[in-house]
Amino acid sequence: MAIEFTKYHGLGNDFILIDNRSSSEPVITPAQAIKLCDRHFGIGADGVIFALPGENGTDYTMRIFNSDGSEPEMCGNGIRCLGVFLADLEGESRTQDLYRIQTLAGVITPQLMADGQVKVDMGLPKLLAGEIPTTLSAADSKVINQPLEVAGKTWEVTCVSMGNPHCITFVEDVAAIPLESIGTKFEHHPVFPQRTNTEFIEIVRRDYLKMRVWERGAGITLACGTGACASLVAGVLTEKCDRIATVELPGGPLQIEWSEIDQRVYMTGPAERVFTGKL
Ligand SMILES: N[C@H](CCC[C@H](N)C(=O)O)C(=O)O
Repeated sequence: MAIEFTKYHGLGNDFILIDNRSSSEPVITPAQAIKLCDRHFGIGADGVIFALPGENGTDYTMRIFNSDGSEPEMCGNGIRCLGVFLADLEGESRTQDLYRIQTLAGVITPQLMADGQVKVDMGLPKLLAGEIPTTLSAADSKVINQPLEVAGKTWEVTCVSMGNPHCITFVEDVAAIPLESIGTKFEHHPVFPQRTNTEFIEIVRRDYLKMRVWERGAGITLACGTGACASLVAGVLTEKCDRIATVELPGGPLQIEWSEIDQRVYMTGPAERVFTGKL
């Protein structure tokens, strides 16, 4: 059976999107996703995202396979791409700009803005060690500026979950971090039973952060939406940044806010369609 796909990216974090509205199970297996994400023998992507029928009153359900075949709970750049993909699929029959999407991290709502960007309510960050999950601190305590030994160095890390786990560390110069060699050591560190995404943050100003990321199940990517949200939250927890800031990623900027009113995190950024193909 020929399967159509459309390639999208959010600041260079790129995905194969599949219209999976006809069944409740992904039409591509994790093993097939690994092959399709390969940048030489396949289409090339950081992951595969499925638009499935909604559940519990949501419009649609999103599932995602990382390029290593693992299934994360959420994906920030990916859900912006899904929002644009759904609008493209619905075409003339589209009646809404805001979609309620069921994910493994709860209901997440991307909203298509008039300027073409997508604003997403990313929900409440989870701050307790048991929720990240990590064994770095007691399960019912926060993980703020904790020492972590990686690659022969002691790093100060702050952990935040956006449904998926993030380990954030603040550095003087993100460009100097040897991401290729140490990223995987953070990802597979024994204190992270579900592995972790790792963000290295340089505070340029209290409302401007520079970020590089090693993603769980994907390695170095040009952007990470959940990571940018987690990093802003970590910056506030460590009193290094404001609650509204621009996070500059190698692929471009995201606007992030950790609302003082409802404690939810809001992310605004682009999502671009690249091409459609057939498997
Ligand atoms: N690799 C991530 C999922 C994708 C997250 C990232 N692409 C984003 O934009 O949030 C994980 O396993 O948690």
